[in-house]
Amino acid sequence: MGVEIRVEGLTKSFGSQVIWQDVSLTLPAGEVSVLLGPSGTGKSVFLKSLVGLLKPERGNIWIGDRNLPYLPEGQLYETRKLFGVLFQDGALFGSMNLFDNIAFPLREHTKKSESEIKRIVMEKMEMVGLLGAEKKLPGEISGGMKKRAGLARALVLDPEILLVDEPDSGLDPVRTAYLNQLIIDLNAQIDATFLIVTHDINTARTVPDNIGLLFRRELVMFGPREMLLSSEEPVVRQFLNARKQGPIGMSEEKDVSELEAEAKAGIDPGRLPPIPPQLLTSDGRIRKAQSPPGAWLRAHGIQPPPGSFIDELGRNWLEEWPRYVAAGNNHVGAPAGPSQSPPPGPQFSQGSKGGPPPRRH
Ligand SMILES: Nc1ncnc2c1ncn2[C@@H]1O[C@H](COP(=O)(O)OP(=O)(O)OP(=O)(O)O)[C@@H](O)[C@H]1O
Repeated sequence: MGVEIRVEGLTKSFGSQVIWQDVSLTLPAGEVSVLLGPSGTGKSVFLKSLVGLLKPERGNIWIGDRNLPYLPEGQLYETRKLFGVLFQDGALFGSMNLFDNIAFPLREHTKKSESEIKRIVMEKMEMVGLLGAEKKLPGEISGGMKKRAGLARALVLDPEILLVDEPDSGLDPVRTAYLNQLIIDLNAQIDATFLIVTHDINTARTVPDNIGLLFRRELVMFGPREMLLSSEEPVVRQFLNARKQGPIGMSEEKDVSELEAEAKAGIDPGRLPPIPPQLLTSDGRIRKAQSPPGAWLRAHGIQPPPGSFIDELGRNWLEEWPRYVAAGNNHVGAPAGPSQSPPPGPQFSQGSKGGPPPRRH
């Protein structure tokens, strides 16, 4: 069941260029988190820092009792084995066929026999729907297949943490939707802690348990998906609404005069669209890590910002969810029977407009 990653006060610069500073967040064990942000805000740098490929100037990255930036080389090498990483282009070796590409980490980092390697590689290729493509070279397959091959390779060492850098890059919306579904299915299957870096809003709105947003060298907000999707914070609303109006400009951020002009003209980023249901696994399995909206905040004693969790119909998911569960409806879409009648107030049903995502209690 994955591991929790606790990031505290992390700061990264290249020379005099501060990429981000004082970033603190906790990636809950076994859950899927998405890190969003305009281009160039340092999402990939964050991902590389998490896995120890880049060294932050300040701060901690706790994985259990190991603080990654301060580990001696040998322990860092061992700790990295907890991670699987899918890089943007799949990072496949062009001269190796898919089987050898996927087998590479096993041959490099383990002493497993070739027959054992074959069993594992075929199992992972089946998980990502690539059986039959073992002999193909990366240059002979589509972008979507490259991503899936990269994913299979990221899985061969059975990672506790899976980092995915821009799964949507170079893919059309249909292929992106398939890949998102595959990521959800894998999360339900292997229970690892997932972090996806992307600027695809649709991915952020439908896939994760948690969302974070990087902007102006800071982590503006990190928390349960519903909290960000109902946030009143201008930069969050602008980004998730894909609007021109708001603090984010052509070159990442607008200057004060532009913002003042917008404020004078009464331009507002507008209300966010309804919160869509979260993706279920394709065979209807429950995502094991899922908890009620807000449970993680409560467990960590964090007060959500005012307005969070209230959808566009005025329903507050934090207040209604416990009553809904108490009435016996422990999963969305199953309200039934007089003793299990849904509570007064908001009615949640899977797929209903603005309803909460399907979650397990
Ligand atoms: N190794 C490096 N040396 C110096 N600068 C770097 C290095 N890696 C990244 N940067 C700089 O860090 C900044 C953030 O880059 P990064 O690729 O993390 O952004 P991003 O948010 O992932 O962008 P995008 O969404 O466009 O992929 C950029 O200005 C980039 O030029």
